[in-house]
Amino acid sequence: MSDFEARLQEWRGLPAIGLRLPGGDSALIALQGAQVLSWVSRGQERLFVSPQAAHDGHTPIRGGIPVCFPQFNQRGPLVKHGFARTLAWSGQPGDARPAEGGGLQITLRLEDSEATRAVWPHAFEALLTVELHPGALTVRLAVHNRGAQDLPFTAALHSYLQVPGAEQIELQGLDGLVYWNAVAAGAETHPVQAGAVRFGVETDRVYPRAAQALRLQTLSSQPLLQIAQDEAWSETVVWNPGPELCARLPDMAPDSWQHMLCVEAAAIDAPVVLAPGGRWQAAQHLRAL
Ligand SMILES: O=P(O)(O)OC[C@H]1O[C@H](O)[C@H](O)[C@@H](O)[C@@H]1O
Repeated sequence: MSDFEARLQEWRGLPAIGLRLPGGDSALIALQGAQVLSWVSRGQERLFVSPQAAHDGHTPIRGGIPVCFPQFNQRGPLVKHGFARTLAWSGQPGDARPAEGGGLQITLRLEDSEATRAVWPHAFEALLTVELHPGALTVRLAVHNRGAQDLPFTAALHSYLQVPGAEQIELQGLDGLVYWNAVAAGAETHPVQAGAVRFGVETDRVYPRAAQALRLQTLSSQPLLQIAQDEAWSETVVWNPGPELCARLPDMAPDSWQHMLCVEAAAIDAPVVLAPGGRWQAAQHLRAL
């Protein structure tokens, strides 16, 4: 009998699928939004979920890995970050399959419905594949245009990484890149990143994808995570609300900003446009260090 396990679980009353490897690594994926809500590797939770996250089955869940699709943020007419994170995706534990290298993977699916066509007139299939490996997690979004017109979209895997203190960490690998500073408030809107990114105040930035993987570590150089993204994710968004914005977010605790950092694999500056029948896919790869 195998010790690989995929089973139906609950997360704060919502249906979710739990994956577990023989070595103990595990992941939990809510059907709402196909949102990964937990990734435990080497006995440690690697993702952040707010203690005040909504769990009513339709409000966005603050934490884990929200799938922003078919619109990132407010860059279009749809609800912020698109409808995918608020809808129920389909999938069941029996869909789990072995993945190369001793892993376990599962794919959840979202298709167009009357509700999606009412706000977005496209026939599509979106697939979210979660691959759990010893020490690593890969999350892949695939989109298929099943309609007769071009399908344009923007998207992101909005990963909330758990950190031991936002002011005690740094993100390496973005040095030298020109980024868009969304909270410039009088400062330069397109500065060049100098060295590692550090946190403590509201940080909301869009970087072009770095050629190499990013590395999250403590200021005393204790390694935490390696974060990589496929080329089709053309940007990386780095977000931490800092103390002031965090205090205004109803689904965060006042100190939540200390415990999380979003490093998001994104395709947002130029929309992806799929011709009829076209397919697109891209993954984010997280590795515990
Ligand atoms: O509060 P949400 O709708 O989940 O968005 C949370 C954040 O997502 C991204 O990181 C954006 O760059 C931020 O501007 C936004 O505040």
